[in-house]
Amino acid sequence: MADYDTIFIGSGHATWHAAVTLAQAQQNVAIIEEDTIAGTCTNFGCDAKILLDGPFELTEQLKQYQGIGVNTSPTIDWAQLMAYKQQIIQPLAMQMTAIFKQLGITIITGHGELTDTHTVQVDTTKYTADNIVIGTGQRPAKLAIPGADLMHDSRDFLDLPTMPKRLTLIGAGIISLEFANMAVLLGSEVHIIEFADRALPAFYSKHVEKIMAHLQAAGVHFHFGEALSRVTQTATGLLATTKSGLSIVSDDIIAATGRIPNIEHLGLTTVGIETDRHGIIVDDHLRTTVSNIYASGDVISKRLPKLTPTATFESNYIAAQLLGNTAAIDYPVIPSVVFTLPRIAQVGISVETAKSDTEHFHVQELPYGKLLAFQYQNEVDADLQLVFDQANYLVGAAIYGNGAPDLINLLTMLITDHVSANELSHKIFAFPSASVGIIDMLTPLLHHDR
Ligand SMILES: Cc1cc2nc3c(=O)[nH]c(=O)nc-3n(C[C@H](O)[C@H](O)[C@H](O)COP(=O)(O)OP(=O)(O)OC[C@H]3O[C@@H](n4cnc5c(N)ncnc54)[C@H](O)[C@@H]3O)c2cc1C
Ligand SMILES: NC(=O)c1ccc[n+]([C@@H]2O[C@H](COP(=O)([O-])OP(=O)(O)OC[C@H]3O[C@@H](n4cnc5c(N)ncnc54)[C@H](O)[C@@H]3O)[C@@H](O)[C@H]2O)c1
Repeated sequence: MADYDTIFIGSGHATWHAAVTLAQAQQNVAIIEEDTIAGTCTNFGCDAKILLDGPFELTEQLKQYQGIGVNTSPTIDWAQLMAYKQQIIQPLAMQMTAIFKQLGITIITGHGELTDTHTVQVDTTKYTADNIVIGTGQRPAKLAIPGADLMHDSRDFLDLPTMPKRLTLIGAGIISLEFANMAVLLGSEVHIIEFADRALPAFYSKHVEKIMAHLQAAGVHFHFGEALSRVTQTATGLLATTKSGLSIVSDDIIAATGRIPNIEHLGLTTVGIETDRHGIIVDDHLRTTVSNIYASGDVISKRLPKLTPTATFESNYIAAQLLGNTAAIDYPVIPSVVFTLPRIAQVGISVETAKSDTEHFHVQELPYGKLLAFQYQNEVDADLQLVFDQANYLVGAAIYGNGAPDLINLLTMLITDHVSANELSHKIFAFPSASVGIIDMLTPLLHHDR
C-alpha cells in the first residue's frame, strides 16, 4: 500500500486548494515544498504586491480631486510600508502550515523528485502515492548575458528596503509596468528597456498607449526595440548596455523578462512525462503523459493566462477529478488585470479580434469616467470597451480605470453566465455604486429575449 493517496509537489494555489479538499474528504495527503509554504502569489507575488500598492492607489485617486476640494497630497514612506508588508506577509506561511497540519495534511520540506510513477524522493527519503500532482510553478527567466548576476528580480523588488533613486527595468511586461508605477510615484528615475516594439501585447493597444502616456508623464522612460546585452558595475552605478549601444546607469536593475516553468530536476524524463518550453504537457483532464500524475497551475504548458485564479481553478478541478468526477476540464473566460494606476483589464474576446471580425462581433465604447463622474470619483479618462456577439450577448471587455479589477469581475460573470437584458432587469442593485452605473448603461445594449 502507498504511503499517501495523493502527494502534491509545490504548495501554491495550484495544489493547496486540492490538498485541503482531499484531506477534508478523508484522503491521506502530503505536500512537498522546497521554499516557502503557500508559494509565489502569497509570499512573493500578488498579495505582497497589492499590499505595497495600497497607499499608491489611494494617493493617486486623491489627485482626481486636486483643486476641486483637495489641496494637499500625502507622501508615501516606502520603508514603513515595507515593514507593514513584512508584518502581514511573513507570518502567512506559518499560519497556512498550521491550517494544513490541522486538516491532517503532512508537510514535507525539501526538493521533490520523481523516481518512478508512484514515488517522490526528498533528500534520501522516498514517499509513495497512488496519485501525484505537480504544481511547481515558474521562476523569473534569467538572461544569458555578461553581468546577469548583478540584476535583481521581482522577488527582490518586493523586499526592497529603500526604493532606488535610479531604477532600470528590463522588459515592458506586467511585472515591469506594475513596479515602474510604484517607483516613479516615489520619485525614482525609471527606465524600461524592452526588445519588442510595444508593451503588454495581450491587452487592448489603446489602453496600453494610455497607461504608457500616464507613466511617461510621471517620468518613466521607455526604450523599445532594445535588447539588453550586458550589465557592468561602474563607479557611478550599474551600467545597462543594449545591442544597439544604448547605455543607462542606475542604482538597481530588475529583470522582468518573463517567467519559465520549474520542470528541471523533477525526474520527469525518468518517468516519461513530456514537456515543452512552456511547461508540462497535459491532456483535457490535466493528466500528464503518465496517467496517475497530474500537473496544475503555472507549470502547465498552456496558452491561458498563468494566473492565480487559473491555478486555483485547476487545483479545484483536480480535487474533483480525484474524487470521481470524470468530465474534461472546461475553462471559463479568464480575466487579467495589470495593477498599474489606473489599472487596465481584459477578459474574453479582445477588442482587436472583434474589430477584425465584424461579421461576428461588434464593439461599444463606454467612456464611463466622464459619464459617471460622481460614482467614479472624477476619474474622467476611465473607459470601457464592450465586445458583443451577433445576438448582443457580452463576450469580451477591456477596461482602463482604477475600478477595473472589480468591474472586470462583474463583466466576467455576465459573460460566463450568458446574461441577457431580461435577466438583469429582474435584479435590484444598490445605488449609488460603481457597478450599478455600468449595469444601467450596459442593459439596453444586451440581448433582449422577445
Ligand atoms: C510579482 C508577481 C506578481 C503577480 N501578481 C499576480 C496578480 O496580481 N494576479 C494573479 O492572478 N497572478 C499574479 N501573479 C502570478 C501568480 O503568482 C501565479 O500565477 C501563481 O502563484 C501560480 O501558482 P502555482 O501554485 O502554479 O505556482 P507557485 O505559487 O509558484 O507555487 C509553486 C511552488 O512549488 C515549489 N517547488 C518548485 N519545485 C519544487 C520541487 N521540486 N519540490 C518542492 N517544491 C517545489 C516552489 O517553491 C513554489 O512554492 C504574480 C506573479 C508574480 C511573480
Ligand atoms: N497582475 C497580474 O496578473 C500579474 C502581475 C505580475 C506577474 N504576473 C505573472 O507573471 C507573468 C509576467 O511576468 P513578466 O512581466 O516578467 O513577463 P511578460 O511576459 O509579461 O513580459 C516580459 C517582457 O520582457 C520582454 N523581454 C524578454 N527578453 C528581453 C530582453 N532580453 N531585453 C528586453 N526585453 C525583453 C518581452 O518582450 C516582454 O515584453 C504573467 O504572465 C503572469 O503569469 C501576473
